[in-house]
Amino acid sequence: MSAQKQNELQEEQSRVKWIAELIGRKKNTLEKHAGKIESEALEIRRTFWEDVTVNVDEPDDLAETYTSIKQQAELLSERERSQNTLDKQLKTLERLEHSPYFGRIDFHEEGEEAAQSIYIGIASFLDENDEDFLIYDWRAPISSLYYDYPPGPAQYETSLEKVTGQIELKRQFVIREAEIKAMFDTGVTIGDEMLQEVLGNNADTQMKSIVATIQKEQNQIIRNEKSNLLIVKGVAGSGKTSAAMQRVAYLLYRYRNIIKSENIMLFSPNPMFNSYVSTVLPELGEENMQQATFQEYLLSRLGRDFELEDVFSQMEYLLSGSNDSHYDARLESIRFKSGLQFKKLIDNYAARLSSGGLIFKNVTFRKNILFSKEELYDYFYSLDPALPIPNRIQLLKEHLLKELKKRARLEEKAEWVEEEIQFLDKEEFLDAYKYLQDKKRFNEETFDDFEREQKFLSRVLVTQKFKSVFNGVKRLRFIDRKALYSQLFVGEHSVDLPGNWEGIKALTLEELRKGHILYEDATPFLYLQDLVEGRKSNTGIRHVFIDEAQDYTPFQFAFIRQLFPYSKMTLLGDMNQAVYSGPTGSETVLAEDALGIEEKEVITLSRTYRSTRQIVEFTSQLIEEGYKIQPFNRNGSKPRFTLVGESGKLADAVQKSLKRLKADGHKTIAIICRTSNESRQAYEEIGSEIQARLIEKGTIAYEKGISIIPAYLAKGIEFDAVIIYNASSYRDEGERKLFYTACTRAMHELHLFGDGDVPLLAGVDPELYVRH
Ligand SMILES: Nc1ncnc2c1ncn2[C@@H]1O[C@H](COP(=O)(O)OP(=O)(O)OP(=O)(O)O)[C@@H](O)[C@H]1O
Repeated sequence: MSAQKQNELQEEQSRVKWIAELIGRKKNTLEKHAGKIESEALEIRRTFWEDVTVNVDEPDDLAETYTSIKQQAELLSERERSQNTLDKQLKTLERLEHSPYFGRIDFHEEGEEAAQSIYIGIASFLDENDEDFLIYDWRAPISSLYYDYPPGPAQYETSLEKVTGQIELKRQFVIREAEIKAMFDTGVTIGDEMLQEVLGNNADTQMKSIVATIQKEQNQIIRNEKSNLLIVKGVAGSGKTSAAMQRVAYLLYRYRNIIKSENIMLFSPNPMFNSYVSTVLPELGEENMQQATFQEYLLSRLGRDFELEDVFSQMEYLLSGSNDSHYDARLESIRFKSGLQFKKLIDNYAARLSSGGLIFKNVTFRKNILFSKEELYDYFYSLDPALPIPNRIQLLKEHLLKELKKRARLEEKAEWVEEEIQFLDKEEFLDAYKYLQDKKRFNEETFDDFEREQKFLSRVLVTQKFKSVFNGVKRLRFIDRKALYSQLFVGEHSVDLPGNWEGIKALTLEELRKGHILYEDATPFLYLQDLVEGRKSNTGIRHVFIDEAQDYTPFQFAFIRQLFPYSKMTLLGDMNQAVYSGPTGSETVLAEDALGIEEKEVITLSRTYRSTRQIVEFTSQLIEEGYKIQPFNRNGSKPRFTLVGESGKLADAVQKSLKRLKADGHKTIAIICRTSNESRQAYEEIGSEIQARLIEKGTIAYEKGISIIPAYLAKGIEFDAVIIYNASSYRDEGERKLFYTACTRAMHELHLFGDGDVPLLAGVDPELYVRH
């Protein structure tokens, strides 16, 4: 290191020490303050009832009591809020104390006399007078200079103006425990050295934040504010999920007075992925957004009444069910039901229902019909036909609730009531007594009055028994949803139907009859239900992220869009990993014109960071237009393909390779199989010997060690080393995307095994891998 560099390093190191001291001091002050607030809150809790005047004798006293309790509760919650804010600040300070910043730019703003040094970290930090920024939050407008420009002319935008100037220096740091471990001056946007350092590490069971090394094109995604619909198409390992996570953090900062973490929603591919990404935001000092899989949403709405197939079982069927006599019909059914043509068919059908055809259920009580389905039908269609269907359904509901009350009164005189009263056990009797007393219907003396007692008990009993009927009506269970959806497949339709419509119809009706809803039917089913009953929209969500968007059909996307009417959307995905649509050839929302005229901004990422150059060169040849993928220049060994003579030897060969991978220090190793059945088999064969963990669709946590996992569940996740258990089992072109997804999970090493030919390797240059 030159003397000048040495000096600079020393200067920077003393600044780090100075800042760490300031942070330490600030922490002390805050800790004292936090302690004071905590004891105040404790004291309020302890004396809560002492300070409240409780008097409920007269209505005035009651009002006073209420106000007094409210005041105390407000005092307490105000203290608790301050406590939370302080805790959050303290946690951020702790992180800053350890590593205050990762970047510096010297920016000479036009019109100013000298350049200003801007230090960038995960949060802002001001000097003791709260005047000057000693550290800028990476999300501050000025920090975008760091990500967007090399030294030279540069500009950034604030909400008021565009600021131009020159970047005179750009420096990156690795700081741990307030010690500078590395420092680079860089000529490019974000220097390669730092990335080499980060990417060369072992894979982690939790995703890491990338704020120190965000790339320019990723920054466009993270800071995008204009688009209502942002679509990110990025190759495997290009940082789509990472960009999504930092974008959430950015939005929480940029719109901190408007958007909170509970106003952001992420749809993720599976439960394990949820836990994989769950530490990124807390690491950045933010709370996690809401997270769900689309399956969880479907289940929450259909799971009570139907056996709902999940997307993973659908996938297993597609990969293993080709001997089934319905296989071709199912494929065609999935294809058709994923598209907007089917949505149009449902729209037309719903429009026809406005004048006739709705199907109702009898409203019954103790097996007797209270209101017949015909009565419901007639009432519904007697209402003003100009009213939308959901409004008329509401009117019908209100009518039924009113009538139900009358019926319940009449029922009190029924014979069964008298009988059941006699069989009330002591507890039920007491409950009824208490209920009536609470309602101030009588006092102890009058309860002895037999007739009144009977009358009141009948009322309580009937009310209790009618509760489920009332609830059923409130939840619109008088609509025969299943019959309504089934009817969709009968009769004439004005849209183009697929060739095997009859086969699709037979298959769908048969499953519905059994109370099953296939995955491809779940969204259309709910869509129709919402058209009839009124939309269930979530207005609190302001931003929806859909990761692995290639796995969503245009129909599903249209449905999600209307679920969140006030929400902006960010979709992230890769068509080459469209594993679900692979075998069926069905449309995905990421396809070129899937969204038609919808206004959108598309950003493409073609540089990939996850895997070594050797792995990327190999995997790029597995897909069309793979030559467009740009590897990050990180070296490793070439992928290896081992052909074993017979399938019995696969397990032996894999075990040998595992030993070596472990000896080489790889901490997360995946044995990726084609299906969950094949994973289970592999697990049975070698699982216990190699202490592997079998990952299934319900698995929640990603852990270190060896995982045996079906390819479609490995989506979005990465491992130090990947073993493709039997590459020969991926035979069909439709499985190419699955195979590609599996291979691209590897960061440092990729080993493939096969017990025969691997047709999907046919197009790969033999120079790019080692064959045994
Ligand atoms: N700017 C960056 N700096 C450091 N690491 C990065 C950067 N961008 C991406 N990475 C790393 O590259 C790997 C892949 O990133 P990520 O999982 O976000 O990609 P992806 O596009 O979602 O991948 P896939 O579609 O294959 O699941 C991760 O280890 C991530 O930390």
